[in-house]
Amino acid sequence: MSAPSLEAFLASHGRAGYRSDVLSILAALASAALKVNNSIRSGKLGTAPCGSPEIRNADGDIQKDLDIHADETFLKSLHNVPVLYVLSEERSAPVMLDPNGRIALAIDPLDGSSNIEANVSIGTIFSLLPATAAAASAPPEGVFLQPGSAQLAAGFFVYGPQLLLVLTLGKGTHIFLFSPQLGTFVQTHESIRIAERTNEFAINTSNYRHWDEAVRLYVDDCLKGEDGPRGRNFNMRWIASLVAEAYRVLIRGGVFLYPGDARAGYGNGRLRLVYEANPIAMLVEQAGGCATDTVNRILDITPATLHQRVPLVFGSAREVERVGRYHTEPSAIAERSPLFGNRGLFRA
Ligand SMILES: O=P(O)(O)OC[C@H]1O[C@](O)(COP(=O)(O)O)[C@@H](O)[C@@H]1O
Ligand SMILES: [Mg+2]
Ligand SMILES: [Mg+2]
Repeated sequence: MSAPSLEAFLASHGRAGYRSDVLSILAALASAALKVNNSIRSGKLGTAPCGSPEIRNADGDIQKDLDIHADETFLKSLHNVPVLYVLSEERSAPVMLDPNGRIALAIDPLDGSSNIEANVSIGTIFSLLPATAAAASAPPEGVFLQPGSAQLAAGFFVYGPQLLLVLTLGKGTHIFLFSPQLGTFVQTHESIRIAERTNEFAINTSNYRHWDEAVRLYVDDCLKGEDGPRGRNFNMRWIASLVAEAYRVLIRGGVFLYPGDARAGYGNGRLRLVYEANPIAMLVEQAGGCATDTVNRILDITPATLHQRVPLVFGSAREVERVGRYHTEPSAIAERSPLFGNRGLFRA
């Protein structure tokens, strides 16, 4: 039997009562992603900051042409689908689309902006939340300030060597590849599982001096390899593109960390809860992994503001739990010294 197309998959999956709405929204997102992918491939956009370097988004990041183009392309694609509000990284306030819509969409239209000119994989991350009928007359913030556990669906597109969609509707995490021959996305992986044990970690080590002690000790122990308390060697990756890192973790395991640090404005790291951490956390959990803010489950956090940042650790379940123990068992860490380098608590 040939692999199902995205449309066929959507027609038979998803939460009852929302299925046809989700199907039409995802079809619209897929067609917008194809347009953004074509713009990237044509090479005309994105190598320069948009206009002047002074143009920044709600979170203070410089907006590039491709950030704006992706934002506008996704927004335009949603005009005939049942989306009540859209919250975009590139806009400070949500935009109302269909007052009768029952779904709210949070989106990072272009993730990994710093990689555009380097021709490294970038992507689009999205989260679908249920919106009650009353939400249309209430302030738009409310619908986005639900914990990530309320998400109906979450996913991301990767604009890389392949155009991919990674998607969950709440039962497993599935991967679809765009087929130029068929003109649609075709399923390549069903209910992918993240490897439980990992020898690979991803963190921007240029921030080492800004991290708290728990994060430093965790990374130190990985770096000590087979001579250290972990008793085995670790590999390291940092692409600076969340979609590319998440895809790698889903495919071959590993752990990703963007913790809070001491730099001004980075107390909660760099990644945004509503349209980055929540969708990635749902995808990771649906693939058998874990996602935390170093200690607490991401999907349990109730956002306080639309663009709030959150420390993010996700990946192989045992490794994410281990990162948590470095934070919650400081007495064990305090007892450490070179003499205790191979103590049992952290070994494995
Ligand atoms: O440049 P840093 O500090 O390593 O941060 C990289 C992180 O920032 C991001 O680019 C933030 O996303 P945006 O590009 O959407 O702002 C992530 O994709 C990536 O994980
Ligand atoms: Mg992003
Ligand atoms: Mg972005």
